[in-house]
Amino acid sequence: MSVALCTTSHSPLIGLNDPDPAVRTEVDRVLGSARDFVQDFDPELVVIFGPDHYNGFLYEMMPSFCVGAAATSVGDYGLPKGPLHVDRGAAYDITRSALSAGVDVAMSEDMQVDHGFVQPLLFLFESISSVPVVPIFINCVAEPLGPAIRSRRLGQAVGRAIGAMDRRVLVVGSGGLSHDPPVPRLQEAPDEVVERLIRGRNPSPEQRATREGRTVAAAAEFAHGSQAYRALNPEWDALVLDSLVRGNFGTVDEQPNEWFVEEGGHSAHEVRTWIAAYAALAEQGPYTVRSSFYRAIPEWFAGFATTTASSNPPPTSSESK
Ligand SMILES: O=C(O)/C=C/c1cccc(O)c1O
Ligand SMILES: [Fe+2]
Repeated sequence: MSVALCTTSHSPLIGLNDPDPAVRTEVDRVLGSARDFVQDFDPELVVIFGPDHYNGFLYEMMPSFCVGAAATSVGDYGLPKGPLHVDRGAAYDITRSALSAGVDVAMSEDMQVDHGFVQPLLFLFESISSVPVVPIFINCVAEPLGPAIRSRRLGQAVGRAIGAMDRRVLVVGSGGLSHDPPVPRLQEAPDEVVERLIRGRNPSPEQRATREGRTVAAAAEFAHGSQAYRALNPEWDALVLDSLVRGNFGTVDEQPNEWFVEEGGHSAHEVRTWIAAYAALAEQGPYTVRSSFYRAIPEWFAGFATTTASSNPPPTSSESK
């Protein structure tokens, strides 16, 4: 068993509302280094914790967590559509491990995923089907949400399952950090949006284009200083990054849900995917963060961060004496 980690923000605005070319080049370089790190590690399985944005998980049936035993990308924001290469046996092993640890995960034999899963796969691999994966959905938008510490418990249970596998496993966390793009909220939405949040699976191409066009326009306004959206919060992002890379989970995941929203905006709950990924790595023992990047990028509506880490090698016999 050997475990490595990559956590990264995602943003469907990448390529659709880019910042200054120097910033884009910098992020491309960081993601290129993360890809090199992953290539060196050569994972045999990728366990990816990701959110959804009312594409695959709607209020018709909203679990807190769901393990995919088969999964398909919906192809939002022009991203590739089609099946992921899911390792079904590993998905069942992980589900059993989580359930016996008392973490009530749902499971799906037909999971639909959006940019929250697809983008990190494309950052790190040739295509969405290049590597065997187990996608694990964490609800980060559809209120009411459970406490953030449940994501740590999920990550620990997943960590135990992958620790028992005789394979090189990469864990990925996708989302965050501070950001508040215009993802609708059921309690505040007009009737037609409520209907979409409950039963709006598989929109027509026109419906999808309208919705995505609105987000691109909103990101352009935000980047030009519109006060209609909550500001990014680099100080909070630094605190979250520092806590997770040091393994001080409680500083973040023992906070009330309101704290995430007040400090980082509604979509800051996406750091739950990072909590789960770091908890899965921490379950293997001490780890070392290999790289950490952060930049607030309003054009992408994101406090954008990427980290890589891996378990420390076991001490040699002379070191352990
Ligand atoms: O359009 C959506 O549903 C979400 C867009 C978005 C924008 C910026 C950062 C993110 O994490 C997003 O999911
Ligand atoms: Fe997101």
